[in-house]
Amino acid sequence: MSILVTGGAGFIGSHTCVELLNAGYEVVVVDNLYNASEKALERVEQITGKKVTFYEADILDRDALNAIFDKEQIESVIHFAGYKAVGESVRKPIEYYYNNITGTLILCDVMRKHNVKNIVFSSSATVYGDPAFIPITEECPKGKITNPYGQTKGMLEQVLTDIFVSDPEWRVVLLRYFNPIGAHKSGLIGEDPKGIPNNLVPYVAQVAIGKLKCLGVFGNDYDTHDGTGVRDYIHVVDLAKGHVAAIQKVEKTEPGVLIYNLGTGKGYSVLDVVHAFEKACGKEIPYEIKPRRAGDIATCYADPTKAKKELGWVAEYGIEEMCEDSWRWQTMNPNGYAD
Ligand SMILES: NC(=O)c1ccc[n+]([C@@H]2O[C@H](COP(=O)([O-])OP(=O)(O)OC[C@H]3O[C@@H](n4cnc5c(N)ncnc54)[C@H](O)[C@@H]3O)[C@@H](O)[C@H]2O)c1
Ligand SMILES: O=c1ccn([C@@H]2O[C@H](COP(=O)(O)OP(=O)(O)O[C@H]3O[C@H](CO)[C@@H](O)[C@H](O)[C@H]3O)[C@@H](O)[C@H]2O)c(=O)[nH]1
Repeated sequence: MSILVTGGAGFIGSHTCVELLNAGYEVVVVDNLYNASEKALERVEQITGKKVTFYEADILDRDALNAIFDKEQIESVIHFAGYKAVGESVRKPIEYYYNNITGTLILCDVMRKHNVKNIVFSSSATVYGDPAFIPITEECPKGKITNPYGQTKGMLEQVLTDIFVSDPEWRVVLLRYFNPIGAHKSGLIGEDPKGIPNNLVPYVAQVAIGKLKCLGVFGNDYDTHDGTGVRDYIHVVDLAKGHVAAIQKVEKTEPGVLIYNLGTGKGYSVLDVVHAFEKACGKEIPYEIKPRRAGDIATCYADPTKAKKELGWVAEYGIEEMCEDSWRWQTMNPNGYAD
């Protein structure tokens, strides 16, 4: 039996494939390579010495999905495939709702048809909006979401919950990620953003390597220890291991909907991250203070106690290793997978 990983050639997906293979699972990947390269999967095989079965296919393509489920013995699905750029989603709501929502509905319909009823879904801390309390537990009420990308996460959590209500044989795990950064220790796989990065650490890494001149820090007047935004950065390898823990949970739990925060429980400001990255790369990162970015909040970090208690999972890596590993990936692959 195999685990089907949608979006498995992407940033978090490729790292999760490594950890699944290391844990002894057979892995089948479906990815349309919209935001990924097949090279990532070749490197997953290089790291693990194991094979990945890859289908270049779109989750919107029902016939392609049916053929894959007919052919492969799928036990559970880890569903990463989707669009994820917050700013772009404001400009392209139709594309975002169509790809993320319709894609997931087609996937779930094909799963149902093939009697595959275990799904681990990539959700996000964004569903908490401006959180009602910090650190954020899973009981924290969902908040006001300010962009279509985030809306798709909130809606899909509801869709998957409703699917379980309609058919109590489903096992649904909603994983709410905080801010994944870092890369595999080998430097062979990592985050490969298209164009100018939207996220902090890929931007800082490109400043450090000289591709970009100066980091814009979005606001220094937040109510935080240095005025810049505080987030819970989590090493992508820790996040990937959280998915293996979720799959192991699915194998032994009763049907139902389980929700877990995947974060470290520690908050770092933008300037904390800049300084940690400077230490990792041995260079100064020039930055200037810019106005606040629309939709940003001051502080967001997890209480990861539930994942520890129920999944036996805790994040192991600290901010130093996250920055060192991001930097190794950046220096070994200055142009990402295009090198
Ligand atoms: N990176 C983050 O900060 C973050 C935070 C919270 C949640 N997430 C969620 O985690 C998941 C993975 O994120 P990531 O950072 O690895 O992003 P990514 O873009 O690297 O990975 C997504 C993958 O899905 C593929 N894809 C997109 N639409 C598809 C479709 N219709 N059919 C088949 N494949 C498709 C892309 O080619 C890509 O490989 C996403 O759902 C994202 O929204 C990411
Ligand atoms: O050039 C930049 C980019 C970011 N920031 C700041 O850095 C922090 C982190 O920003 P970013 O890396 O863009 O992450 P978030 O806005 O926290 O959102 C990420 O983390 C969420 C989960 O918490 C996911 O849902 C989103 O998809 C993902 O982009 C924030 O305070 C930003 O204002 C800057 O100052 N300058």
